[in-house]
Amino acid sequence: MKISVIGTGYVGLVTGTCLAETGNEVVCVDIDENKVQKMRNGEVPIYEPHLDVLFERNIKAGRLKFSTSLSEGLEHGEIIFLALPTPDDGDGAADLSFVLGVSEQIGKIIKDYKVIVDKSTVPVGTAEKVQAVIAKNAICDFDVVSNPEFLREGFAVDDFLKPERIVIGSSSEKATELMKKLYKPFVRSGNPIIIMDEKSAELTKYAANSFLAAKITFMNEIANYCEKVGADVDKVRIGMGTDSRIGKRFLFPGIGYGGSCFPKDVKALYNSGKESDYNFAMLDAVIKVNQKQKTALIPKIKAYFDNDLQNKTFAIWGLAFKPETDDIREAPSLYIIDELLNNGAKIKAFDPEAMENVSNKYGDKISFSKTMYDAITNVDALIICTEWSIFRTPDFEKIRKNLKSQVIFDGRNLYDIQDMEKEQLDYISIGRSNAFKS
Ligand SMILES: NC(=O)c1ccc[n+]([C@@H]2O[C@H](COP(=O)([O-])OP(=O)(O)OC[C@H]3O[C@@H](n4cnc5c(N)ncnc54)[C@H](O)[C@@H]3O)[C@@H](O)[C@H]2O)c1
Ligand SMILES: O=c1ccn([C@@H]2O[C@H](COP(=O)(O)OP(=O)(O)O[C@H]3O[C@H](CO)[C@@H](O)[C@H](O)[C@H]3O)[C@@H](O)[C@H]2O)c(=O)[nH]1
Repeated sequence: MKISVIGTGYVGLVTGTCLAETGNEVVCVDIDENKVQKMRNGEVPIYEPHLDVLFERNIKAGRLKFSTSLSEGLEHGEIIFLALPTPDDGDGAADLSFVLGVSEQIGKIIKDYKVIVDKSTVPVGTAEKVQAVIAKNAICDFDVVSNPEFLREGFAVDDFLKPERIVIGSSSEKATELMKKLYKPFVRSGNPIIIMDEKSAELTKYAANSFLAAKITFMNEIANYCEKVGADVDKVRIGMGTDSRIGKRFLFPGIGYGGSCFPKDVKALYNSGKESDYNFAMLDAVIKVNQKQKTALIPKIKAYFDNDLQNKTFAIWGLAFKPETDDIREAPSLYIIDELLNNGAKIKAFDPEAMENVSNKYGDKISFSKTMYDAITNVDALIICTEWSIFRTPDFEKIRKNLKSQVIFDGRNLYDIQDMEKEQLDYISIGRSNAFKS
């Protein structure tokens, strides 16, 4: 089939590449000329494991092409995916200007039947809006379908190729049949393609993300309470998670959820509720608790250093909002960096993939190290913000020799308390009675 993808970010590029992998002819359109030039030169503009192999293979096979021209994309594809940004508009609502702006253009350009598929995360009722905006100018038939994306960064290729489910919101039989045909190769294991109306599909995405964000937030509150009463959240987590009704996943406490999705999506659903005169009281609490959780390590750091961080230097391991990505959108590390800088501290940071993005934001306000061990030379203490695998079994002797104060502040609970006692390091993490004083 001939497919076009408008917007070639984390979702658009993975969608385009994976659809080319199953034999479709794909044109990816992006407004960013630099990015398109890079991709034409064979360069993947983001870090996403396993994407490079598929990307290269499908470009070579001539099935994956890139363009800056929306007209070219619209002429090529029978199915047109919109994978455009829907960021926070500043007041917590989803900014639909990218989606509706491109839809307006689509109405003016298309000359024959197209299925316009909204893959961006959008509030209930957006498909109707897209339909109306295109219809204002369209001279041909078209259908609008809602097809929310559930991939996770870091696992995006795998999630796209082997989805647990595909949700399609459509009231057109013709469009539904085309979508089912397109996705058939991805559900051979028997996972379902779930067909529903557009509004329910749009809400499914927000409901799933908000539920997961709430699950994490609940555990963060349990962790904070554990610290008050001397319980160990990791033991509580395992005790709870073995109940199959609760499940083991997404129960890891830490310094809050970040990324390009949960923070903005929970806010957008809360905001949509308000517009319909519904108060999502629970989501309001999730947003507030998470905001505070991002800097949960700061009071612990201040307490350890008797409230004086002036001219102290901290190593930070991990900057990305989670491992296996270079994405720093709403990363807890950024909130911690801001707090440390505001308190007069200095920072030496290391991340396997996200240093360039952080450097673009902070310039020379913080320094970056080539390796995790370079980052700990001549610093007062170590802070861990992201659970990259390479941080899981470090050389503790090196850490002990380098840190001026023998302390690790761990926002991701990577190490066992007893091991840290053996290593004679003070270890301050989340939700564990752990302030072992060496
Ligand atoms: N990142 C994820 O893991 C993820 C997962 C599921 C759903 N989503 C949703 O998918 C949507 C896209 O997210 P993303 O993370 O891929 O965004 P992104 O910011 O990585 O990419 C968006 C791309 O769209 C391009 N763009 C902007 N305006 C354009 C225009 N007028 N024409 C063509 N291209 C244009 C940008 O240059 C950018 O390359 C959002 O609604 C997001 O909530 C994201
Ligand atoms: O037990 C956990 C699990 C996750 N997190 C944090 O939660 C955030 C989000 O993690 P994750 O869901 O793995 O990453 P995303 O790539 O943001 O994926 C989410 O957001 C996407 C965009 O909407 C959806 O498509 C995915 O299904 C959804 O998992 C990160 O900051 C994690 O550190 C925790 O703190 N504890």
